[in-house]
Amino acid sequence: MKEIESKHERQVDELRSAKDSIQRAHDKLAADLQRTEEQLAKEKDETARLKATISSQSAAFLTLEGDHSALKAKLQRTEETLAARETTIEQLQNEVKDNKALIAALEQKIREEESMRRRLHNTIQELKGNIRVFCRVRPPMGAELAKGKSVEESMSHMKLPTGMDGKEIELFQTTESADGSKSVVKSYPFTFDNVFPVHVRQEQVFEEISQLVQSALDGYPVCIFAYGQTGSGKTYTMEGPNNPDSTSMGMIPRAVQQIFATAEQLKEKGWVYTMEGQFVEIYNESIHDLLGNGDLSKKHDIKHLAGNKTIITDVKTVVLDTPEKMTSLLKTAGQNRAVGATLCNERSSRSHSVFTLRLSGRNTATEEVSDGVLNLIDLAGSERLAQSGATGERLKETQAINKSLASLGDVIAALSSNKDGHIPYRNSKLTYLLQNSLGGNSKTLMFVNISPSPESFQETLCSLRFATKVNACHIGTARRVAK
Ligand SMILES: Nc1ncnc2c1ncn2[C@@H]1O[C@H](COP(=O)(O)OP(=O)(O)OP(=O)(O)O)[C@@H](O)[C@H]1O
Repeated sequence: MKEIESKHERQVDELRSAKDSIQRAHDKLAADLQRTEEQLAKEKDETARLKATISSQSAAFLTLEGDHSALKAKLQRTEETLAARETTIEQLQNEVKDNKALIAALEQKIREEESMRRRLHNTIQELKGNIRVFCRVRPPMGAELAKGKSVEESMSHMKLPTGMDGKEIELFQTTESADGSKSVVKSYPFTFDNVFPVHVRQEQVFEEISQLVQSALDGYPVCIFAYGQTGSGKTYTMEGPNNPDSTSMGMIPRAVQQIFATAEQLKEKGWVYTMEGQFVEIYNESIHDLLGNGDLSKKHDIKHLAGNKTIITDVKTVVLDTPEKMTSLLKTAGQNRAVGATLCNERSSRSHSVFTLRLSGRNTATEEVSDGVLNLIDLAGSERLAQSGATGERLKETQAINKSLASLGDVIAALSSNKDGHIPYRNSKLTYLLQNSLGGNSKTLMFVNISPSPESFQETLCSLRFATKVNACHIGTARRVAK
């Protein structure tokens, strides 16, 4: 029994041990199963995520494929456009080549026509005469306008043209009878190249002289004088009133403006210009630099160099490369003259002012060179000695003025009558200074400025007589300084 019991117990133990090992195997399998299930769940998630990625990427792929086709089409169009443009460029290059040839031919033609224009312009100027005289009457002002009378009534002692193209002026000498009525005793008719009545504007006067300014650019020496008694409008004509504006500015600033504008146009024709300005006054036969530092004691000499060039020693020369420089040059000259005026009463009336503009042109295409000079001269008041009642310093001034004005008349007369003989340039500083700008090689214009006042009758008569003498002169053919 005991043996059976022990056998049974062994069997129970064996069974228990078998059960435990089965239990352990079961537990292990259960744990493995759980891990496998977890792994499976993860794999499922990963599969789902990968599926989503694949679906979104295939959508992106489709879009990219669409874009690619669009770009391909665009590239093809661009290539076509490029090809078309290359054809156009080739055509344009051919056209440019043709146009360059055309431009070169036209430029050549322009140069030839410019030379022709210069020749024709000069012929016209010669036909008009190398000395011309324009008479200008200034409007009556202030007390000159008799009370209640019109401009015409205040100037009944003279007959003037009504329009721009008149050439005649007539002065009437009258006597007044006891009852106050006036009767004409004598009339004095004069004829000039142009007579400007009082209402003529600066711009209209300039139109008449602009051709001469052109001649200076073309290489000729040109002199434009303003002659007349004090207060007759010489400075107004040449420079304008004090602080002039674009309407009232005178011949000097207008000439410079025209020169700048024309020089600009001439660039197209191959011409490059440089301009230099000088401004001096001749007072009591001494030269003063109006662009200098106001030192009136400085001595200046006139020198004539080879090639018809005249220089004045130690005077300031301003390169005029902008119109503004011209404005400041006139301002400096005005200030220097004002300094002189305080030292010597009414200095500007008692001195000649000479503005000289040198115009050097070079044609880069033809290598032609032209050297023109434009002198604009505001002469001293031409009052007669007897009338002026001057004594002392004033008498000396008046004598100097009269001498130099008479010398100017003599030089012009000698140039006209005595072509190969002696010309008395040395008789005055003014004529000596202008030696190379007066004469066979030059063009001269004289403004005779007239006061409208009946009180100035005698002075007006003298001025018109002097101008008539000048107008009767014919100076030989001008030669352009061109190399
Ligand atoms: N055409 C004109 N229109 C309007 N005003 C003028 C004209 N001409 C001259 N005047 C005026 O007359 C006055 C005298 O002129 P201006 O000073 O030019 O004379 P002038 O002959 O130069 O005298 P001076 O010999 O003293 O220098 C000035 O006030 C000027 O502004």
